[in-house]
Amino acid sequence: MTDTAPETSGSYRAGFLTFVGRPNVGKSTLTNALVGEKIVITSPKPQTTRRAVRGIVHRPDGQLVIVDTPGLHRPRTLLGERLNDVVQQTLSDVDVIAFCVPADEKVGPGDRFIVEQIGQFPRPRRIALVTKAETVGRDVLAQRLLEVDELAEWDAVIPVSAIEGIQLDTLVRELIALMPESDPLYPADMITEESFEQRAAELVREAALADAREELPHSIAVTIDDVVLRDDGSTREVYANIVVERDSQKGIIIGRGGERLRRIRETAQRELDRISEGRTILSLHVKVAKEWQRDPKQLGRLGF
Ligand SMILES: Nc1nc2c(ncn2[C@@H]2O[C@H](COP(=O)(O)OP(=O)(O)OP(=O)(O)O)[C@@H](O)[C@H]2O)c(=O)[nH]1
Repeated sequence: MTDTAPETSGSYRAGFLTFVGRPNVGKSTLTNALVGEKIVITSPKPQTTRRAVRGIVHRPDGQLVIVDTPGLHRPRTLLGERLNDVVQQTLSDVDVIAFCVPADEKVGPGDRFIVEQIGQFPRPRRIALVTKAETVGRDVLAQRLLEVDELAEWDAVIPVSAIEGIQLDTLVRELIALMPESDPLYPADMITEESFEQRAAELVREAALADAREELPHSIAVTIDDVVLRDDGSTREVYANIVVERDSQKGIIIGRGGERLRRIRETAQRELDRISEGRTILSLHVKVAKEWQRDPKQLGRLGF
């Protein structure tokens, strides 16, 4: 043996994983809880997630790269089709698929549809998670675990709560154990591949969604025109657009006397301050891009 022999990585494991499940089962919340910072926006309104965002979880013995997918559903618009393409691509690439079912809802046809879909990708290992575990009693949880167990062959079935932080360490341990032996895939201080601009746009979209009425969520996109660093070297001015599909929606977003827009701005500003090192000053502008979800050119411009 010589002094220059490379240190063996021992049992260090690293790989990619994705959470799948019906809309609103808590996939994004779980991603953020595991990464320890808001990487993916969440919302009580279904189908909030639009892009494959990576969050990276670091442990001494391994690394998990989480790819957040938009969810499997039958496409009704061009946006829907593009989102499904992202999902298909993701599912064939990852090392582990973690299928999620919420503890507070019975397993149903929507879950079976997704299990069938992931069955078409034989390469990844598969585990099942019962999310929002803290919302039900022991009996219901046990029942749910049984229902999930019967759906397919899983490497593990684990109840978790992202909000209460229940079983998250167990989950990370199980996931790392399923990953291939590998050197780290990302530097130790990196928790996402998203740029500041991308994260800023998502935080504005989250704030707008939180305040939107039922008919609006799918019509909202956010773009960033510019981020300007002031001479003080620490204050950033962020110029963002909230893009909607119709003039009437523009009115809704702005609200009476600009009140709703002001609220959106304040909420997004608070979140931006949390992810920035210095101060940020957010300017919001509302724009109409007619029927952007069906228009290939507009979709391209909005980054889909
Ligand atoms: N009580 C409870 N609620 C949770 C938990 N995890 C997520 N939620 C809530 O469930 C809702 C949906 O969470 P998301 O993380 O956005 O769900 P998602 O599966 O990513 O949703 P899509 O983006 O629509 O696919 C939000 O209101 C969360 O606060 C949990 O552990 N406990």
